Amino acid sequence: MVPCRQYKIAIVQLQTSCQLKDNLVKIEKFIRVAAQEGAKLIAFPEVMNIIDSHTPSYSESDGGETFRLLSRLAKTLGVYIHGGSWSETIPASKKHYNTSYLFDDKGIVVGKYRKIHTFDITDPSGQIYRESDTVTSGQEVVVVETPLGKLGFAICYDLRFPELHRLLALKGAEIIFNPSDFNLMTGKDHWEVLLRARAIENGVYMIAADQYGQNAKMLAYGNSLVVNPWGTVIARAGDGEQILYADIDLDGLAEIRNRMQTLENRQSEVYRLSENAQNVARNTDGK
Ligand SMILES: NC(=O)CC(=O)C(=O)O
Repeated sequence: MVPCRQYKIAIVQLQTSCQLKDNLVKIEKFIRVAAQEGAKLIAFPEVMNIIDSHTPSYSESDGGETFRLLSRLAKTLGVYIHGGSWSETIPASKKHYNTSYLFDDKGIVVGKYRKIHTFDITDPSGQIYRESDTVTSGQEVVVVETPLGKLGFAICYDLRFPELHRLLALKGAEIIFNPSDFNLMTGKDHWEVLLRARAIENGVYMIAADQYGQNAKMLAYGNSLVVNPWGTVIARAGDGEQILYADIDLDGLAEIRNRMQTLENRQSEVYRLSENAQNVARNTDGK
């Protein structure tokens, strides 16, 4: 794909069930429609392929069924696809990660991110969530350079950690994905505020595809959003499953950054934010 500074993005809001096959059929339909409408990049929510209430009944390693479907469609339709997340299994260690994949327009994985902050909270109704019982935390901060801009990765609860987003911006991210299965109990008060804050603080687009409605885990908030680097919501989903479209303008982003200078005006003599040295080494090795 030739580099694009302005392009159309599609964000798919899903109500994923615990039936893998049904979900994959639906995902394929949404991708075909979005590509037909001219989207160059199509983004999905967290746990896009199956939602189970606790231990994943389906988890795949690289090259599994969901992976193959997205790779094939990205190549056939010539689009980038951000596979919001699914349960990734490491057969040797029996570990599970909550992992996002980015497929380029040739169907190759050009980005992979494992959710760092597991959702371990008690919500306002008293419901306890302990994602760390079944999911291992990722260890890498991931930004990839593509013809569609520099893309940074986060997943759902990661949104509450400004440090991660600042690191993504310092590593060059212009667009940050935050695929989610965001709880209605927290989302109604926090979702939009957090997304807009992360966008404003860092001068980035926030691309937030969310799950909608009752699923095996929780009542998901929906309200998938695209927020521009000024902090304005430029697209918002209504109720139910749907595709949202938004226009990305990387020249507009550069203009806002030139005026606001928040990344340059940090006082690194007074405070500093750094990645764990081991992880920096791993990233630069490209592993
Ligand atoms: N479900 C999540 O991981 C996050 C969430 O719902 C919240 O932070 O609130």
